[in-house]
Amino acid sequence: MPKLELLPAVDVRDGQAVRLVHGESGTETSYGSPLEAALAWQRSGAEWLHLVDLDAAFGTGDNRELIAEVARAMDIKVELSGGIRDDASLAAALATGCTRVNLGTAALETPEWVAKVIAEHGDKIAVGLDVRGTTLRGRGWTRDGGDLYETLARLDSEGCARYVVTDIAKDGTLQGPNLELLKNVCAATDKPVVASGGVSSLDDLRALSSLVPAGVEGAIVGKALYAKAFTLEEALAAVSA
Ligand SMILES: O=C(O)c1ccccc1N[C@@H]1O[C@H](COP(=O)(O)O)[C@@H](O)[C@H]1O
Repeated sequence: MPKLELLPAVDVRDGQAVRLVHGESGTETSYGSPLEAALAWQRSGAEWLHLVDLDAAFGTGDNRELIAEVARAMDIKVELSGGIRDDASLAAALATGCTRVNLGTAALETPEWVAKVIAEHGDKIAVGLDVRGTTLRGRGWTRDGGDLYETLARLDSEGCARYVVTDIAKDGTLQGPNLELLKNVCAATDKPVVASGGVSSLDDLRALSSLVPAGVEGAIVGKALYAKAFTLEEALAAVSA
């Protein structure tokens, strides 16, 4: 059975690597240089980096040049997200050489464009399903954007290759992932799911590993690594066991 992929996160706000609580602007804890953080995860054995331009997601500017610098410095796979909502921002994201991009708001607000880029770029496109309960949230998670399962069915019918599912209520809280939500999403789609939000312990990673047969392909880990709840080396060992 394939092992759970781990994607350490580097979220960038105002040029700094930060973690938020519930994705709320103003709750930032800063962790310094995004490039240093990304290189540290790479040195620790990461195979993936989840790299987010939070300013672009919130609409408070962007960190596009810095994000491109980080993505280009990586020898590992990069999943890039935040503010990718039109042809220009998608082209800039793909030009960094990232492995795939993760679209959030666009999937809620410009579904025709998302269907078009899914058809053009295949598995280089993932869609982030960022939810409170079963209601999707866009624009920095500040606006409602429809029903999770209706949107999932639409995206499935358009050939979306992969979903990144975030329980906003768990994100940045170290309260454990929402396993029920992940099971329900996996039951509703045949496509792989990357879990995001709430990972707090190696046991959480083992619980997510138990969902690999159901369709959970990977897990984004943020706060737990920055707060040193465990090391990335320990996390990688836990999902290999
Ligand atoms: O990751 C976060 O903590 C986060 C918080 C608030 C908003 C967005 C966040 N993350 C990422 O942003 C993209 C969505 O960006 P957009 O809507 O496409 O502009 C989403 O995929 C999350 O990965």
